[in-house]
Amino acid sequence: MNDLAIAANGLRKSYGDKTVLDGVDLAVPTGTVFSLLGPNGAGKTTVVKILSTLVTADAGAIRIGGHDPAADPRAVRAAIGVTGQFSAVDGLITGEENMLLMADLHHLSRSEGRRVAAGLLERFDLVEAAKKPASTYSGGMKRRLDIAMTLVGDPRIIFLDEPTTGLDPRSRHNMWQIIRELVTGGVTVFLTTQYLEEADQLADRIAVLNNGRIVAQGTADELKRLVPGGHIRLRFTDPAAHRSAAAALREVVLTEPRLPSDGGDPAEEALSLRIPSDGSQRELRSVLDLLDSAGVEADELTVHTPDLDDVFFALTDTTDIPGQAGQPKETVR
Ligand SMILES: Nc1ncnc2c1ncn2[C@@H]1O[C@H](COP(=O)(O)OP(=O)(O)OP(=O)(O)O)[C@@H](O)[C@H]1O
Repeated sequence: MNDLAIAANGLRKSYGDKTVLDGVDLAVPTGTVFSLLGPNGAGKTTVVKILSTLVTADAGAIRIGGHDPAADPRAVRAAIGVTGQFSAVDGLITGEENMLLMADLHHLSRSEGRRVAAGLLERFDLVEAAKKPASTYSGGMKRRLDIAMTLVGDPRIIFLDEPTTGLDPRSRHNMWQIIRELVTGGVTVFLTTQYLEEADQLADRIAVLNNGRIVAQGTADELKRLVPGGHIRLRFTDPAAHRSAAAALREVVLTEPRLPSDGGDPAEEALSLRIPSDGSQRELRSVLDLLDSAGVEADELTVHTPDLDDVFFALTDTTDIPGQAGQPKETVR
C-alpha cells in the first residue's frame, strides 16, 4: 500500500452563513492522479486552496506530504506546486525571465537557476519562445510555462486547478501527456477539472463533489458502475418504419422525453427509440431479430455505454440549468 501524499478528514469551510465544504474526506496515495470533479461552485477551488495553505479550513484534519498545513505551512509549501485557474505567468517579461524569477524565489543560485530553467524550457517545448514576452504566447504555451514554473521547485505534489480549461484539443492532449510524465516521475497530481473525459483519461481515482460533500469516490470504472446501464439507440427517417419498430419492440423500448438542454433536434428525436442494454452481442442480436421479424430496418443504430457524463449528471444536481432542475440527464433507462 502506498503512503498517502494527501489526506483530509472532515474538511469544513463556510463563508458567512454559506457552507461551502461540509465534511470532506480525501485520500490520495503517493504517485497517483486524483481528480476532483464537481459542477461550478461545488467547492473544488476551495478544497485546493485549503490543501495548498492559501485558505484555512474551519475544521478538519489535513496531511500534505506528511505535514499539517495549519501547523507547518512552510513545510507544505516546500512540498507542493500549485497551478491555478489564474496563471502565475507575467506577460510583460519573457518566458525565460519568468522561469528565472521562480528560480530566485526558490533561492537557487544563478547558475543552478539557469540550468533548471533551460532544462524545463526544453522539456516543455518553449526554447524557441523563451526570449519572447509571455504575453505573445498562445493559451497552450502559457499553460506549459505555468507548469514549468511550478516545477522549478521540484515539488512532489502538484495541484492543478482546471489545467486545460480553454485549451484546444491538441493543447489539451499535450497537457495530458505532461501530466502522465509527471506521474511517471513519481509526482502526485491533484487535479480539478470540468472535463469528465480528462478525469477518465488521467485519474487513478475520482471524487465527485456536490453541495460541499463527496457524493461518490472511486476509479472511473467503479463510478460508471454506479449509474444505470447503457442503451441501444435506433434512428429512423421514415415515420412508418419508426411506428413498426416501436410496435415490434414495445416490450423493451423506453419512452423517454428528451430534456430541452440535451440539444437534439426534436423532429429527429421523435423518430428515435431507446432500448436499455448492456451493449452485449446477445442483447443486440435480440433487438435486431425483433426488427427483422417486423421487416423494418433502422437508419442508424448506436450503442451507448455509461460514461462519466452519466455519472456526473446522475450524482450532481443541476438546479442552475433552466429546465433541468434536480433531474439527471437521462430520466429513465
Ligand atoms: N472568498 C470567498 N468568499 C465568499 N464566498 C466564497 C469565497 N470563495 C468561494 N466562495 C463561494 O464558495 C462556493 C464554492 O466556490 P469554489 O470556487 O470553491 O467552487 P468551484 O467548485 O471551484 O467552482 P468553479 O468550477 O466555478 O471554479 C461558491 O459558491 C463561491 O461563491
